[in-house]
Amino acid sequence: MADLAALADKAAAQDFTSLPVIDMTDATSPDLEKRQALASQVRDACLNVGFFYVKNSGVDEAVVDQTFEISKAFFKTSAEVKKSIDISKSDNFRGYMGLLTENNDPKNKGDYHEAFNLGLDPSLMPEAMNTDSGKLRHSDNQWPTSELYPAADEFKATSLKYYTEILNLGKRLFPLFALALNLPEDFFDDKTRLPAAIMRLLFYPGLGDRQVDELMPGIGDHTDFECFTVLRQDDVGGLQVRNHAGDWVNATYVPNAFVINIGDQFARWSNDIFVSTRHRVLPTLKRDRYSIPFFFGCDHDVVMDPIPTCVSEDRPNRYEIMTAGDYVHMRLSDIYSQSAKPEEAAAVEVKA
Ligand SMILES: O=C(O)CCC(=O)C(=O)O
Ligand SMILES: [Fe+2]
Repeated sequence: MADLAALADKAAAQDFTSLPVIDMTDATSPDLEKRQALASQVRDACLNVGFFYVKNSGVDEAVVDQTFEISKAFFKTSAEVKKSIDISKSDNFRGYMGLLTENNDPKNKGDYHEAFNLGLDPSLMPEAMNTDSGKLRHSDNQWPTSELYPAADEFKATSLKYYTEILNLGKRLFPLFALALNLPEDFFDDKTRLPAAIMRLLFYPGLGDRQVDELMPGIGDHTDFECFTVLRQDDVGGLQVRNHAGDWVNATYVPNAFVINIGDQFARWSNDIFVSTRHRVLPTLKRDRYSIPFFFGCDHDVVMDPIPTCVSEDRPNRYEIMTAGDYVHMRLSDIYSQSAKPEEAAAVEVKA
């Protein structure tokens, strides 16, 4: 069995200059040895880099293509449609966020992207609604109406198809994370029953004739909040990952692959055996860029007592114990409380 603490210490002392690519074909193999071999690649990636690509993930590529199409169409639509589902109308972080309203790195003026956020939809799992005792809730999403937006039905149906595909990919990944942490493969099953996953459609407008403003990156330097993120990006590029030395490593476009990265919930829960790595999107995108992050957290009410294989006398627990939902709620509240209101964002001076 891998000595996780020793491997984590070794990982902290070395660095990475590229992101591993992992073929997931064996994730569903009936052969445990094959699944374990795959999990050991996942372990290397999660301890050393915190980021990896997955190929042959089993996700339906037609759904991915359709989702980029509905995303492009949505962000081209009128301000009236976007305003009708503005995030300020939600008490649960759902809906549309305009350009420069979000700011992941407070030293910047704002993040140069637009976003649409959705969570587990009542139509997918009605029994999940109103089950929460903590701060983060399962709730309705905000969808545009067909009166305002003729493509509304397709927008919702396709978004939810993508949500379901990635939820299922997440469920294929959790057993690998479990094996990577020397746990039984089903360790996370009863902790991921009512998926606490948030998905975002992101649009980063290309520079066009604008000048580059370093204080308006696509998305500022940050770590993610949940267990892990499953990101699909188009071929424009601009996503970068920071290594220990502080150098930025390009997370270039790999066709048909997802970028997976560990978030802070998993780093805390694993007592820093898994690393949550900083990343950003550059301010210099020539063309419009679209991406779709999906943040997979465990159930809101799971108490993040440190994972048993990740603590020992020599490596005592490093973090305050909270429920998974309260932790993510704290981080989301923090970021959205720093968000600009649409009129404030509109007043930010953009270099011509
Ligand atoms: O769009 C991307 O490539 C990265 C997005 C991201 O880091 C995030 O939404 O947390
Ligand atoms: Fe991120």
